[in-house]
Amino acid sequence: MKRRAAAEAMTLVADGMTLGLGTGSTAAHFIDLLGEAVRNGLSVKGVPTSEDTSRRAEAAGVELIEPDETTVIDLAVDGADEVDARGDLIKGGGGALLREKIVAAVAKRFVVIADASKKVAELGAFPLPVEIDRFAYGLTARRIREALVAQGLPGDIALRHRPDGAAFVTDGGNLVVDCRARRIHEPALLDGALKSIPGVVETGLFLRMAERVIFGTADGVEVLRPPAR
Ligand SMILES: O=C[C@H](O)[C@H](O)[C@H](O)COP(=O)(O)O
Repeated sequence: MKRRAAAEAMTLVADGMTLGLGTGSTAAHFIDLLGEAVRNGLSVKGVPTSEDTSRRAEAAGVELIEPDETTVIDLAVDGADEVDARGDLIKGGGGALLREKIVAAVAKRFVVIADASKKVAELGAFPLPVEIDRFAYGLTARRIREALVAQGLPGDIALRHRPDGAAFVTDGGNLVVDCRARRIHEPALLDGALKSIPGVVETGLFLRMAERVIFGTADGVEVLRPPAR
């Protein structure tokens, strides 16, 4: 299903484009397919959203550039952890949310690829990642908890750890707090409240950003075009 979604996104790619390359297992399919196309003569440049993606794209033979080497990203393609009916997303399960959001926000078109299991009626069952600065992270985490509770959400948060028990550190050197909000009724309100806390670098709420979401299903693809708001 992930591969099908990635293959459909490939139909949006044209020669000469600069592409934002997302992170995660679904984006990896897109990078692999892009590599195949490059080997068959397609000429594109990629802006990777993580070190993992950079390594994968390099191995696939995709030419990479630094974000500051371009002023235009024609199309960014990335996965998601949850997608609601409006095309709003939770991202950051792999910890790449900050770079992903920077690239998606700059791109002329931001297209999300996902398997159908990522569809939800309301965001929040997937713990919301919030990237925070390391300085005084305990104090920042306390304020994140307070912000959740103030919105009637459970203040159930956890600092993300790696499997070996060490704190998870993003490519940018920050920490990640995962918020088990369960049901986020007002994503924009929550996003604003979290971002107003000094120490919060970015949230995994990608709101009104996706131009379309391509879901890979058991027998094809479904495309969600977010309604105008
Ligand atoms: O930080 C990671 C990214 O936001 C991923 O795009 C997201 O977690 C979805 O990953 P996957 O395609 O592996 O489910």
